[in-house]
Amino acid sequence: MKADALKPTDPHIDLQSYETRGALAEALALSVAGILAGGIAERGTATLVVSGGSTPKLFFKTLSACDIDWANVTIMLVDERIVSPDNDRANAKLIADYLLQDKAAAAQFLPYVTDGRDAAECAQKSEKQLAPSLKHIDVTILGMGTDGHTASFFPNGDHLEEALDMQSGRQVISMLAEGAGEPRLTLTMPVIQASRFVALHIEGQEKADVLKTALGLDDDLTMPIACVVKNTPEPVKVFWAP
Ligand SMILES: O=C1O[C@H](COP(=O)(O)O)[C@@H](O)[C@H](O)[C@H]1O
Repeated sequence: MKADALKPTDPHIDLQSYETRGALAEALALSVAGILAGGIAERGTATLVVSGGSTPKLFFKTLSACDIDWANVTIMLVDERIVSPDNDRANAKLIADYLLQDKAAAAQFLPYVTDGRDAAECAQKSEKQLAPSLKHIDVTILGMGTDGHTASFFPNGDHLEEALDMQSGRQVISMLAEGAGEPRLTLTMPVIQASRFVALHIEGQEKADVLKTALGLDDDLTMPIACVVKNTPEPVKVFWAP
């Protein structure tokens, strides 16, 4: 299946397809920088929420070179592993190494709290720390794993239903799941849905196929990316390259 076959199958996505990962990184960085600059012009500050994993590295490097007023940008993560911030598997380390560089070194990064007694306490403390900045999110960039997870909405996760519940009143929740490795912390669905701009960044034919499969399933909890994409008010812009 070609990634373009995603387009006619689902009204919930707006496919932005690029020939190379470099071209995708340039286009995504340009869009994000433009929205952040617009937010700063409107309100004096802007908020960017990004995903971890390996996919965003080139996008982060490209975005970090964009000439916007980074001193007025707050950056947060969609999700995090409960490990120390300097652990190689910490998404916070990825942000430090790839995004808080170059011009973007002036941005403020708000991490999750990962040193609580247990996952529940980390979630509560993180919610308290992040809440004021979650009130207005200009941009959220989601990623997706080949199991169909996005954020830390993992198939069979212990708090999956609560994380997806639009009425839960929660902004940050902990997640334990077989496929997740370490316990995780994640923003919840209502927070993601409240973002002014939500995009999904995926690369490679395998992920295009996973997304198509997820959107075709009857039960959205099997591959939680489907739940997020189908419940976002506007079609989600899917940035894809082979
Ligand atoms: O575990 C995670 O994985 C996904 C996708 O990661 P990738 O390495 O396949 O790009 C990511 O979106 C999520 O934030 C991260 O915690």
